[in-house]
Amino acid sequence: MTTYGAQSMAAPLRRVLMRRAAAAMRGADPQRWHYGPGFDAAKAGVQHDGLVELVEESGAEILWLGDEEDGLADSVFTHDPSLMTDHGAVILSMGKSLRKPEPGLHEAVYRKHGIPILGRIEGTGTVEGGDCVWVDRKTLAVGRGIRTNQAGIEQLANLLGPHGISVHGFDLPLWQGAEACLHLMSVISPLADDLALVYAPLLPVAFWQMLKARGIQLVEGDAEEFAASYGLNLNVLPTAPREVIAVAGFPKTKAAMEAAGCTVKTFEADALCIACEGGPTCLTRPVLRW
Ligand SMILES: NC(=O)NCCC[C@H](N)C(=O)O
Repeated sequence: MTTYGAQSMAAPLRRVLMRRAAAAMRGADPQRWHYGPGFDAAKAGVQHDGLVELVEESGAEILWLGDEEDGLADSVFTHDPSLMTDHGAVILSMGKSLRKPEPGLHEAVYRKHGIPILGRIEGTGTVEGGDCVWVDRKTLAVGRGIRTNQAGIEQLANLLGPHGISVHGFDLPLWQGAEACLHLMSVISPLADDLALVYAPLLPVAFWQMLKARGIQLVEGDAEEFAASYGLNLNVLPTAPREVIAVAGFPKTKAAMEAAGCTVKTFEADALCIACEGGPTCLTRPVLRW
């Protein structure tokens, strides 16, 4: 039975890697981690449990990173330190220095579950999972910005090219500065193979052109909700095509997805997602989608 492989953003989610916020975020200093005033570690832990319930309801199996109190608060954002392919996991290299130890945690858990390691981003190269978007099974778009650099994109292309996957780098804007988190996934959430939620003003033009050329329907996330949430209205997790999990409190963006045929379930996440710059996609690393 296949236990890994995810070269799609929205095929049914079967297995996913997560880490509970209660232990990982306990005692985190918001200034050090660039968390907003709404950060509350205990509340974040409870809100994370709300997401876990929705993921379990979808039928996906959760693989857990251990609850050791290693002080790695951002390690709850499991989307970023590794990327899954049908040929094994790529162990990435973090652009945010406080997150440098996290790829090692992912490698250990993959080894424990018998998931092969296809390769790793090394040396000066950096790539974060939030910058990687499967446009289709053979095409990976990668945002080049504060977290992911050209050396990392070239290494990724060298690892994936032999498996018939083409890697395309797209420049991201600086937007709120080098300390803030802006990934390619901050401005797009695929909802199905032919549908994506976007914040068009911050999309790289050539990426937008690629999506349009492929006939992918683009649903606009509400601009006021985007500003009010630092983009978290847009960060939604498909558990199957057109079935998504979103942060509560963004009715216009939710209605736009529903109008495009999506079913949207929500969870409260002011202390976890809005404060810490990562939503339900960031809190999940798909291990198997098919
Ligand atoms: N894929 C994502 O957008 N991840 C969000 C990561 C948030 C975390 N506080 C960070 O700055 O890396």
